Amino acid sequence: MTPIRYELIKTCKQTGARLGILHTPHGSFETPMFMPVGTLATVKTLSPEELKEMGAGVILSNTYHLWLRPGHDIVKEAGGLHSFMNWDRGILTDSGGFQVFSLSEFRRIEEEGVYFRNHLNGDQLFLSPEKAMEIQNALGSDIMMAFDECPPYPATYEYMKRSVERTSRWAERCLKAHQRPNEQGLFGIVQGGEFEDLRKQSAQDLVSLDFPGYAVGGLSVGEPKEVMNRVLEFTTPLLPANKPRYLMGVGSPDSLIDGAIRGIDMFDCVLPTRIGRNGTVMTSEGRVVIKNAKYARDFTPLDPNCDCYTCRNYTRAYIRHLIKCDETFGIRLTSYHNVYFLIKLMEQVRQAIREDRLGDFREQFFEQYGFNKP
Ligand SMILES: CNc1nc2c(CC[C@H]3O[C@@H](OC)[C@@H]4OC(C)(C)O[C@@H]43)c3nc(N)[nH]c(=O)c3cc2[nH]1
Repeated sequence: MTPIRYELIKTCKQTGARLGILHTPHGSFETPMFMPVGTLATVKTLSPEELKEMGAGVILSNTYHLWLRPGHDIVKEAGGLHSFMNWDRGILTDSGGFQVFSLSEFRRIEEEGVYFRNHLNGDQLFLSPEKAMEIQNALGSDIMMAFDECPPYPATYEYMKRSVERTSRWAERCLKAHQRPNEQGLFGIVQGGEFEDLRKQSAQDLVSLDFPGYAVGGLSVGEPKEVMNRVLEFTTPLLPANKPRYLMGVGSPDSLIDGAIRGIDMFDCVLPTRIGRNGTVMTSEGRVVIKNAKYARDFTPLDPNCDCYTCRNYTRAYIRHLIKCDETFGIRLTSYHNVYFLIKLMEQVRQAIREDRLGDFREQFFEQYGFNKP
């Protein structure tokens, strides 16, 4: 019995977006959902209580980072990641594939796995499907990701074809190395870049292995949004309707809406806490860069249409002052608002799906936020 089950509630008549429930060993959560990123076992500056009060259901953490620091053996001794970080809802861990390709300059990809340098001290490291599974089993995440190669963008057809075939072989090795399939779900990651036939090959390879869920990888790596949307249009239909679909590393408000419209159920991205740390916030009327002098005497909330803790209690002038003075409380307030904003955006998306009007919602949101016309 797989511990991860997707329940399709309804499909939006206007767009084809899906309203669903993701059932995990640590609770059930509505989709489409945004998953805050907690790479080093914390969603930067926010407490588990704050994440719960916002409505976060599943958060992300990462094999590569936790393997290096503090070491997956220490997390295992703590009883796993849930007890180590005091989070009793869902946890998804990425397999480390992406970080190996994004963090370390030197790396050599072989059939058995990837040789690379520890980005902290330069030591030689080796990560393989089996090692990635050993680490994720130790972390005890509810959802583990298969060890894959996220190819650079752009990549040649030949390179992409070889990479897809190796990623499919690695996925099979991950399944074989899975120690607790009844307690932890394992998602396959579809690759293939912008090549429709390679996406089809990757999807078919993975679907034949019958994973409890699937991720669309290899996107949000610098390609234009039109390319991402086109790839989704011909990739999500290849995935089983009764399994969850996770678009990795996405993203900005417009990409979340456009991904949901194309059948995606789960999203993650570091954006809300990353831009929050330099004082940039997402609001219903577009981005606000709070350090701008025009906010020095602006005693209104970050977002007039937001009811979050930050917007109910503090003004732009005060938050600008804190950010300018490098006061830690400042980035807590901006990070809180940004994560809240994306979680609430997905609530609005789910409501629009319930009422078969996600297309109308997209128009109104894009207009108000200032995204260029579709
Ligand atoms: C930003 N764009 C983007 N991110 C991607 C990821 C990584 C997703 C993980 O990396 C971090 O986002 C940078 C997040 O914080 C942690 C916790 C590290 O996990 C998240 C991917 N991961 C794998 N395994 N395979 C992929 O094809 C892939 C594609 C991506 N595109």
